[in-house]
Amino acid sequence: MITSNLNWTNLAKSKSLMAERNHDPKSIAIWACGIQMIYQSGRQNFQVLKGIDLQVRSGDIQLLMGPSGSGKTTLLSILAGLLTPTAGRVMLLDQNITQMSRQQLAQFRLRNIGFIFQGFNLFPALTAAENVEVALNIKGIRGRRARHEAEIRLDQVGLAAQKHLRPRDLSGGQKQRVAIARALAGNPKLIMADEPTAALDSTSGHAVIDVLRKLAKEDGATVLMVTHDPRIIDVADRILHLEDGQIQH
Ligand SMILES: Nc1ncnc2c1ncn2[C@@H]1O[C@H](COP(=O)(O)OP(=O)(O)OP(=O)(O)O)[C@@H](O)[C@H]1O
Repeated sequence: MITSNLNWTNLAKSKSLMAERNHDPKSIAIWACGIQMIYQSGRQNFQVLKGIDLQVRSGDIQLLMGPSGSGKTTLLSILAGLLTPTAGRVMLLDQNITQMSRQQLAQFRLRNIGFIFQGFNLFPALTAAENVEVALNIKGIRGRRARHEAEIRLDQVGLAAQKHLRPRDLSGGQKQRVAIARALAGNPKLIMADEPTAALDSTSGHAVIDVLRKLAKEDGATVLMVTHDPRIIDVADRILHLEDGQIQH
């Protein structure tokens, strides 16, 4: 595991690491340069991000860690195209999202990014399978195809037997896994997760971590995750430490 932010020169030198992980050194899924974010509160400006440069390689699990208030969620939201930075540029899958129109960006997110945020946001009246199907419907996958894929996704997160249950009949960990199954719907290349294991017990937390690991290592998805969870460190390829809006070297 590499715990510094990206040092591409050193990485390129490390041929054994490349061979071991079978990475194409040129394949960068997330690239950001000079990201600044200033929030305005009344007449006061508050600079949360102070010029962030980062790269995430395809198929990596990269963590964003740092103290509360250091800007992790703000940075993740910018990298996911949910928030426009005050300055800087973000490229996702070789496309400059900073230049996209609102509509183009919405389409891009829908096609390419799976979001896992805290709080699940499941529809209470729908079963686990239907919650996943709705996400597929929004992506243009309907009917039998959607039902079939929803089953596959729930199976992938170990919830095949719970597919007919509604959120109120699921544990916190199971609900989070339904949220992950929904995020996987349509096979997004990028997974952005904000504290996906927060408030989960040990078993559920490990199950969620295992799903994320398989996604990256077996399906080639790129996972960028804000977390305080030390259990996730074991499966991470890189850890970026943010402090006071800057990357710590
Ligand atoms: N919309 C907003 N308007 C003004 N200030 C904001 C806004 N969103 C976040 N902030 C402030 O920006 C700073 C960074 O917030 P952010 O949520 O990105 O930090 P974080 O590292 O994710 O924190 P935590 O670990 O507690 O979730 C905080 O001081 C927060 O109060």
